[in-house]
Amino acid sequence: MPDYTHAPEPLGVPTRRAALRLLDAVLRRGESLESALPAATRAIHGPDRGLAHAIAAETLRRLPDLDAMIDSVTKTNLPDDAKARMALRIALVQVLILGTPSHAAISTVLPLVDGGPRKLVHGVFGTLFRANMLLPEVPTLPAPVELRWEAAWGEEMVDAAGRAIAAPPPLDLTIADPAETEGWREKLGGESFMPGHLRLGDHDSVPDMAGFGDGAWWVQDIAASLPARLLGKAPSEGGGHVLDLCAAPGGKTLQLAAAGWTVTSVDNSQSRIKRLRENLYRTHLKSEVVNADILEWAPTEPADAILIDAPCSATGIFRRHPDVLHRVRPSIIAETAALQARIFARAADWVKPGGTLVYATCSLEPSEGEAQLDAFLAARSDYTIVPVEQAELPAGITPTEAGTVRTLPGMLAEQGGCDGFFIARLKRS
Ligand SMILES: C[S@@+](CC[C@H](N)C(=O)[O-])C[C@H]1O[C@@H](n2cnc3c(N)ncnc32)[C@H](O)[C@@H]1O
Repeated sequence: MPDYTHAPEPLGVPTRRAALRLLDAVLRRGESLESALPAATRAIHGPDRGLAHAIAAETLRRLPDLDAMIDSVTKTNLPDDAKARMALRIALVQVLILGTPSHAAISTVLPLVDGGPRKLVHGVFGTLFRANMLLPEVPTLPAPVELRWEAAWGEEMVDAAGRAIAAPPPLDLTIADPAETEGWREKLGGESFMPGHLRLGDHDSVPDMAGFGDGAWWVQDIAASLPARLLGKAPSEGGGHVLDLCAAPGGKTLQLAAAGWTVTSVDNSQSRIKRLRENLYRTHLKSEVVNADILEWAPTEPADAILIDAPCSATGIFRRHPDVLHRVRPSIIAETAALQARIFARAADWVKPGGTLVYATCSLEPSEGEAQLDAFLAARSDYTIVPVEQAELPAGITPTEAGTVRTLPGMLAEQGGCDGFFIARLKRS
């Protein structure tokens, strides 16, 4: 391989700098990839933004294996946050996953270690390239995640999670009118697991797809669509008022409104509320939107039903947001679990007697799901579980013995998997 250590700066370096900034934001500052994106990619445009994001996301999917590869040929391990290690991760992931030619991958990362060990980076990359090193077929999870999930769910789940992180997941759509599912399947292709659901493999950019502009469907993982499905259609007599708590950007609000409920959607994030309003506008669906903190706000009267899609560590959506595997630490899980308990307890007083409460989190941590429910039921004798029936779920996802839903990475694996969710449906006496 030619020596690129003294070559002039090639095109494409700003994109790799942006990828480095994204990785720094996630790994050093604990930011999410999504929130770091605007600042990190300010200097680049169009497809380069997409490439910077892809480089960072793929690096995060494969981080433990990339590091093992680097460590296998260095005499002493490079520090975790050394620029040299970051540059090597970025170069290697491009060659091994994104199909970038090796000369482009190495020449565009060397300027990232300016004033640092360029020769070392070049040497390590060259050694690995000549050895024809490959990444394992099943990616390795970061050790703390592997330990945590193995303790909670066992080895099989860890293996399935590794397989699930190898590539971004397929695209799931929720169809506003479930009766039109077959019609949309004929137009868009794909596979439907239940009325109102469509899963697509290869697809055009979402806004360019038929039906998006008219609001005939929205993007939502099959597991994420289950909490609102468990409330069913609004009762025909007198409609039915549902509070969608923690509602933005509105996937579940749209489902509830489409099912005939009178919806009040509450969320404390202004930017996410803006997206919720855009989604309502596009789909021609209605909800009363409230931008407020649920820990301070209260409804004027109790509701027939409440859906709490509680803020959580979001480890269940690691396939689309691989950053959670690296930045979600036990202290963050404990913090979000404490917030969930407060929201759960407060909202429980807002359900009419005989009304229904659905509690959900997109987390693979029992402390944000099963343990949260146990503590709630121990404190609230006025609530009991309304067991979920198999007929309410797609084949491949079965209710737990307790009558709740726990989706795990191994479920629907042959068809492209699903997000990790915990869902409980309760009735107030
Ligand atoms: C899991 S997300 C909701 C996703 C949404 N239900 C959907 O289907 O599109 C959790 C939401 O909780 C909101 N949130 C967090 N703490 C809150 C609080 N104290 N009061 C109101 N909303 C809160 C966040 O802004 C975030 O939008």
